[in-house]
Amino acid sequence: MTASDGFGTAAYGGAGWSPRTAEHGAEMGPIWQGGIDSEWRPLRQVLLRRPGAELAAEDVDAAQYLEPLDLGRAQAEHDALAAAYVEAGVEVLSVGDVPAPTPNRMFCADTFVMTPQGAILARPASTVRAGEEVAVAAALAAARVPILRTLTGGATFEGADLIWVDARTCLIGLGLRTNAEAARQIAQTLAEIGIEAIPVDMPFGTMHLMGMLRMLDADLAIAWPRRTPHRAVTLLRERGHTVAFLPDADEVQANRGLNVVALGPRRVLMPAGNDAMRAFYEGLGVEVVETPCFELRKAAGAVGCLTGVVARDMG
Ligand SMILES: NC(=[NH2+])NCCC[C@H](N)C(=O)O
Repeated sequence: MTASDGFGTAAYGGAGWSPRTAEHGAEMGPIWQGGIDSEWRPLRQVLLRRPGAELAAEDVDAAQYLEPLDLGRAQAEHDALAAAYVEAGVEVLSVGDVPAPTPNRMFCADTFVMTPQGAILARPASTVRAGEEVAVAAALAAARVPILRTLTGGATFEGADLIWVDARTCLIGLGLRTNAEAARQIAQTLAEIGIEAIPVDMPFGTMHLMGMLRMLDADLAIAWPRRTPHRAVTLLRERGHTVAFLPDADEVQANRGLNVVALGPRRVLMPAGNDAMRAFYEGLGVEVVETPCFELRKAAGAVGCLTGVVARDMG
């Protein structure tokens, strides 16, 4: 080793050089954290955003709400949602403050989706939600979650349009919020880590794939009759999943009983006040924990939409 020009030192590839040979996937844990490879394994960490004054939108329809919301009630329900996660042993992360918050930033499921090796940042489809992903990226980075991909070009994608079928397969719902270019970019990125992304078309007048299909266990999916893409149902059946169709679509629609998050296998956190749905879940051997969403759902979402899932146990 000569000290003069550094040749032979570790910095210049000398004997003391210690090469990084582990692949990114193996560094999930030691360096990075977070990740999911299912919709139903035990839930460990979620990202939430408590709503603030942005809920008082002047034009409710333009804000993509269904009805005006009462801020105090919405905040109390959101606090109860966070408390329900803590009660279930799930760590709650929060999206930070921004100078001019957009009306739907509390819907964290839409602004990213997790993979086994990091997050894919969404690119929301309307101008009303454009840029929500910036504060979410900051929150994920602060929590040591890698950003596997940021969608670019003309892609639009919302996280609630991607559903894990098994550790090597996900479905992407194409429709109002997610376009073919987004599916192409996501499929390309996931192919690099051995995962197949299968696009499925959704009916006109629907919002997200999450709103018609949920996976509650290794072998159990629940689906909305006549709304769930044909290919989604046949693929799930081919792979040995039972697809249970919802009983009473009107009640589900009104009360958002499908808008659940699995806390673990056959265990869901569901918007309160859905007795028919509760009975339906329990009939499938699914345990139900309830949290109120009576005010929050006026913004056109509930438990599933409000929850950005960051980490679950992986298979
Ligand atoms: N994952 C969901 N279903 N999110 C609901 C989002 C509702 C919100 N008002 C929007 O239009 O974007």
